Amino acid sequence: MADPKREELQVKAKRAILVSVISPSNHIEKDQALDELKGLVETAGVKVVGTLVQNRENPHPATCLGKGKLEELKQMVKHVDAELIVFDNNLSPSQGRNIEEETGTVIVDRSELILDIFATHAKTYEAKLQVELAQLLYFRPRLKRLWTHLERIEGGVGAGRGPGEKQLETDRRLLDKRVAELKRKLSEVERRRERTVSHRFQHLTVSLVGYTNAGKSTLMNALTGADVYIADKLFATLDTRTRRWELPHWGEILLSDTVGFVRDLPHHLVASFKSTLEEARQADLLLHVVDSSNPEVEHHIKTVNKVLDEIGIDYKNAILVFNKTDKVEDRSKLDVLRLKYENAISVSAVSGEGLDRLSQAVIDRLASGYVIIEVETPVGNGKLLSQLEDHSLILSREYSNDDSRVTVETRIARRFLPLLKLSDETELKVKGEEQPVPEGVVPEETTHEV
Ligand SMILES: Nc1nc2c(ncn2[C@@H]2O[C@H](COP(=O)(O)OP(=O)(O)OP(=O)(O)O)[C@@H](O)[C@H]2O)c(=O)[nH]1
Ligand SMILES: [Mg+2]
Repeated sequence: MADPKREELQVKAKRAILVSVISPSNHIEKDQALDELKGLVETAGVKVVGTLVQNRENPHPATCLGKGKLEELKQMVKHVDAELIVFDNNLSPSQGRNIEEETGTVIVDRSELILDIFATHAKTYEAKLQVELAQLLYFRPRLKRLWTHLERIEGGVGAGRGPGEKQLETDRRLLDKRVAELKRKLSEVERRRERTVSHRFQHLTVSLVGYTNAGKSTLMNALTGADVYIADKLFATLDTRTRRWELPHWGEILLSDTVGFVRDLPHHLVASFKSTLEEARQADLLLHVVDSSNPEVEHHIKTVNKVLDEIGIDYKNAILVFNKTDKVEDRSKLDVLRLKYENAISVSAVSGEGLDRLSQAVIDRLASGYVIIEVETPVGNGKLLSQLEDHSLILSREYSNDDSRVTVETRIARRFLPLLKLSDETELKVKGEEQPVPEGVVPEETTHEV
């Protein structure tokens, strides 16, 4: 079988025209309509040689663009010698086929482009499996169009005849077999990961989520000193990375970085990336990172919330982090945002500004789930004592007269209580709830240390 994705996705270094059909009710400015798509295609290595935007209440059912604009596009293709047309819209299989026939040029829609970027950037075994699965599911109903591509590429062999139903049937069967195989492999990986995630459950975890290019990985590095891949490209990170984060005067928790979100994420990709976001689902707290210098910032916040909601992650308790404050040109815009999202924390992962406030906000939030306990146990109860060492903040330790028993007073996350290895000879008393530290009450050195 011809490998559809390989042929389809060779968009690199191609001369492309970008096209978008926007609805006036979407309130997208005409000159900003293609900004994000430009970012996406540049990430994919495409050269932009022309752009075309049409205002239309609804995309044309057969060709997305209206008749007149389609004609304009055909002229433009000839004029700028384009090899590729990239649509910001998602096209149905028949729309793609029709436009391709009309213009005689390869068409890539938004989903295909994102899939292409994901495919190039996927590093881990799991990310690769997920992307391949998403691609196959996306291309299955589009096989006919792919064959048309191939014929053109191969110099018109059999041109006009089409692939024939028999060929398509064979392709579909092969494709379905591969899909089943990928699904099986993925569920193996998932089972393995569930085990590692649950190994970690004794640590408090915080997860970074947010729109692609918001600065999640940069923030991760700034907070943990970890060496995570950063790039001024969309989708630099395609799988979850977890690092230790030492919260000042508090202790060690885990911080995990995740794949970025984007509007109209291909449907299949949302489904297959669900598992990559498992860490976010299990996290005690989410930090929703936002590029506050981006004019589309509010759209980005909404998109991320929507996707989180779709995959069943509660976004309402996330701490909103306005990143890149150093890059904001119009400070009054930032002020308006801050008024609107009054609990958001403003930071710059690059200059370090605000990181202390962010740590403090995280501590406050996590601390609201803490209790002070007193545990009295034989000194030989090593398992329990090392649990307390590792996962709580010990306030005092007192030994009995004969040194056979110890009483430990400690501050611990409430959710760890059921996990403690208490024996019959152990006594546990809950002494009080730990209250969040009100802002401004924190001593100077705490607020200024990162
Ligand atoms: N000026 C400025 N640039 C920043 C800041 N934080 C991140 N950046 C830049 O923004 C770009 C994207 O940063 P990343 O950390 O890769 O973004 P990300 O959210 O992890 O992106 P994906 O992994 O693609 O989802 C890089 O060029 C960073 O250097 C900041 O606070 N200020
Ligand atoms: Mg990243």
